[in-house]
Amino acid sequence: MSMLLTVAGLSRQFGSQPVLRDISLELREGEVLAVLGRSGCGKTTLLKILAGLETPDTGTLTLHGQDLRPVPPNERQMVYLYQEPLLFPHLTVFENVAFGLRIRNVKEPEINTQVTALLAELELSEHAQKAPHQLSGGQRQRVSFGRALIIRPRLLLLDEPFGNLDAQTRTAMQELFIRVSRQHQITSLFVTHDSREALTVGTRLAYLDRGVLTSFATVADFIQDPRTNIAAELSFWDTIQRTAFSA
Ligand SMILES: Nc1ncnc2c1ncn2[C@@H]1O[C@H](COP(=O)(O)OP(=O)(O)OP(=O)(O)O)[C@@H](O)[C@H]1O
Repeated sequence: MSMLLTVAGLSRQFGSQPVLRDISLELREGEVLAVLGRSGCGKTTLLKILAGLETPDTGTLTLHGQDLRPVPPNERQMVYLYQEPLLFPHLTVFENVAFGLRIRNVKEPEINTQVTALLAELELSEHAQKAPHQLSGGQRQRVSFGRALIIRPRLLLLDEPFGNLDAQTRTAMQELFIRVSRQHQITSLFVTHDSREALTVGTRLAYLDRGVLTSFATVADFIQDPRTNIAAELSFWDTIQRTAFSA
């Protein structure tokens, strides 16, 4: 697998507050880097810098070896997905997904083929003619995912994409995300404050704490880092179980 994204020595300060400190990371094609972090750790600032919506004070960013800094956001071939899906309210589900192909002047039969196939993959076929306001939150997030995938981005940036969904829908969306990412060989940086979600979707794991990024070589290293809180949670359930069965 070739290296897709390389970030080295990235820092960003707002006034006197350092928000990102000397961040380095590497992402190979097809990998999903799950970045776990609490509110205010700098996750959004990191994604905005990658997307070109914010500038770093220091550091280098390359995509396939190309320096990203002079590249404007619309030419970075990245898609940034937020918690709240951004959809055109006046367009149907089909047209929302087709949009990226229409503005690229793709021919009608090709649009039909591609959008129909993707809607089926995202379990949205029966909703194709609905407007966004007629969908549930999980369905809207799938449409937003479809809009991103149809243009075959080089990198997906996900900012708590399933944060607004109930636990069950969230689990279903994580499974769908994994399946579709593998199918399309999508590379992504997925930020979340949920350690279980990070472990579920990530092929690689990192922790962002007050602007400092720690990358873990193995899942075991991630679990053992006390900041992820997983070891504490496992011991909690273990104690509960032992107490329940010894009573
Ligand atoms: N444009 C800005 N000007 C000044 N301070 C900013 C700006 N953007 C972000 N910050 C500060 O930087 C810190 C990190 O912000 P960021 O949005 O990256 O956090 P986050 O990790 O995404 O948090 P959350 O999950 O709560 O959105 C915060 O303390 C925030 O107040």
